Amino acid sequence: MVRYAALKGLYDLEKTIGSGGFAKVKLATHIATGEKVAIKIMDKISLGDDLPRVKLEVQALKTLLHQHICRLYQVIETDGHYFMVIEYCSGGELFDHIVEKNRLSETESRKFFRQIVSAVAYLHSLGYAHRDLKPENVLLDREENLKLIDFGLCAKPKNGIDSHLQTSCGSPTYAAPELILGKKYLGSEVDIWSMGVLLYALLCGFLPFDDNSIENLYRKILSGKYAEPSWLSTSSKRLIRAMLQIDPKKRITIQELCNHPWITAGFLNPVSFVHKTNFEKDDDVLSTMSAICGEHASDIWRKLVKSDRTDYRTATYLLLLDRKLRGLSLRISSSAKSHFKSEC
Ligand SMILES: Cn1cc(Br)cc1C(=O)Nc1[nH]nc2c1CN(C(=O)N[C@H](CN1CCCC1)c1ccccc1)C21CC1
Repeated sequence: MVRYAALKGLYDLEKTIGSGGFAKVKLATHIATGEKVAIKIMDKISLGDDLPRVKLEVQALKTLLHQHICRLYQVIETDGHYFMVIEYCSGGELFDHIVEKNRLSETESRKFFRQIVSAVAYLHSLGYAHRDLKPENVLLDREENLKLIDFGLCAKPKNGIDSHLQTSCGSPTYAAPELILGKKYLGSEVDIWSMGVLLYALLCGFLPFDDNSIENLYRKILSGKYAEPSWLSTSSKRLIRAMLQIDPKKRITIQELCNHPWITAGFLNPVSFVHKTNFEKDDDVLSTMSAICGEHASDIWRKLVKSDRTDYRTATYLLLLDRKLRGLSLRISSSAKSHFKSEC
């Protein structure tokens, strides 16, 4: 097991749960609380000119607080590496869940899709676009709730979500026609298209546009033609058509999506989200921490709010908050004392 000095005493690294181009993700234990976390380890040298993407992802994840977006707890930077300590989802990828079940029922698809729509509506309301929505970037937690990950490509255009983007990015299979044509596009509109592909994958168990050759794939996407299997209900066919509109101006908007009949069927209300960008003050968690840190809860809270929210103290607060929200006891090991001392 490779030892990283920067994690010593803070996190115990366990197995690797994912490895991509310039990063790998390892399961770890947050020592102070015993909670499982996922640590995304990026080697600065192999990152090369992709370094700005890390800053962009960190900035986005620090801002985004939503129950269906994977939470960032702590960021540790050393000369050679970035460590992003992120919420651990023990249910694996949505992609594997669909493959395992062949395809999902309309009811199960609707439960999952409402969670994705809520996360994306929240994202767009804060001026962000994900731009790489696909089943591999949607994870399941232990309660089978969805969590959005991989914000390395997300964009927050300086003059708001309604200003055009140009960089082509994301995976072509889920990419909107305007994006693969290299046209100027709106992040919000390409996210709607990708969610249409995602919904199709949930309901059908395969992709609307797929081909081994890239130019055939592009041709299929640009044609906007895809199979509508017999098991699709009229309402789901209507919704998918509204999302997979070639002309972005004809595509359903995120607001219309939240209220669409297919989305609200069987539910009392449209999809909504809480516009949260600051975590709430919790006195039980603060008093648990002050017992160890020997500081007043009010001082700990003041430092938490004032800090850049990516230190061990923040990680401990958020992980204790998660434990409380799950109805578990608030425990913290005295070994944390020394690490708080350094930050106190
Ligand atoms: C697959 N799996 C199975 C189990 Br059980 C748990 C998991 C799992 O990945 N859990 C998990 N929890 N939290 C995370 C993960 C994975 N993970 C990820 O961020 N995983 C992504 C996966 N991307 C999908 C397409 C390209 C890469 C990743 C990014 C860079 C390098 C490796 C992996 C986080 C940190 C946010």
